[in-house]
Amino acid sequence: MTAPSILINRDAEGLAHAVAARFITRLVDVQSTGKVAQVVLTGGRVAAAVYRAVAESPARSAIDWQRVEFWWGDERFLPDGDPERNETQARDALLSHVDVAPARVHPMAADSGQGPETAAAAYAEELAAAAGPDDSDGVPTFDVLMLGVGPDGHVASLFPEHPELGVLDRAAVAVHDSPKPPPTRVSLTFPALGRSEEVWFVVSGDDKAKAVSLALTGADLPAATPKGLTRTLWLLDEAAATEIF
Ligand SMILES: O=C1O[C@H](COP(=O)(O)O)[C@@H](O)[C@H](O)[C@H]1O
Repeated sequence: MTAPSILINRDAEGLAHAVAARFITRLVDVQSTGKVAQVVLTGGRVAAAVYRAVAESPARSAIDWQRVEFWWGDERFLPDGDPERNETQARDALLSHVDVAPARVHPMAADSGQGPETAAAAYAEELAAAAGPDDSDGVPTFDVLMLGVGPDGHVASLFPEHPELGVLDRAAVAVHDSPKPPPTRVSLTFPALGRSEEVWFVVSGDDKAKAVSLALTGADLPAATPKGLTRTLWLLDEAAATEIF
């Protein structure tokens, strides 16, 4: 495993466009090998800006959107269509603007009264069904997995000092008492987050600068743990990078 690479853009808008260009290139490269690309989406403000930039890029037509599987790293456990759901954000910003195959879009279940444990177990089953004989930890090997980082150093919905950090026997877990609203969530676990060829941390804003610096120095934070199988990138704007040098 190689050391993480750090790439810094001037501001949030520049970051979103740079990540969008990288995302398009990555998917085209994967598809050029004959594979169906496996992508894990994240939520949050900068992620939504990246998705909008992909949807607006003329280069998006280089991707065969029918041959992309979309997964999520975490979800806010809210009713279907809630604007705060990561799925809703991704659909509004990107998925409803490109010709995806509906069967290849794998949102985590919405809250319909079944509880987040049931939703997490169903997601783990869906991932396991997509895994092949060469895959590990009950998930398909992802090609790119994007993660935002909270000011507290959380990634996906794995928050500092929460019990879900220690869940290593399944791919997805229910999260209760999240310090960031909404309190109930579903998240991939560390073993699943570690099954991507490339992991991209996409981080904007000075409120994240401390967490970025601590994660990069290996502090005991959720953001310090996920690594790509072949590549780990920290894609930052200048504000998020102020404490790393
Ligand atoms: O709630 C969440 O927050 C993080 C970071 O979001 P941001 O708006 O501060 O960029 C995100 O990565 C996660 O997927 C989401 O559920």
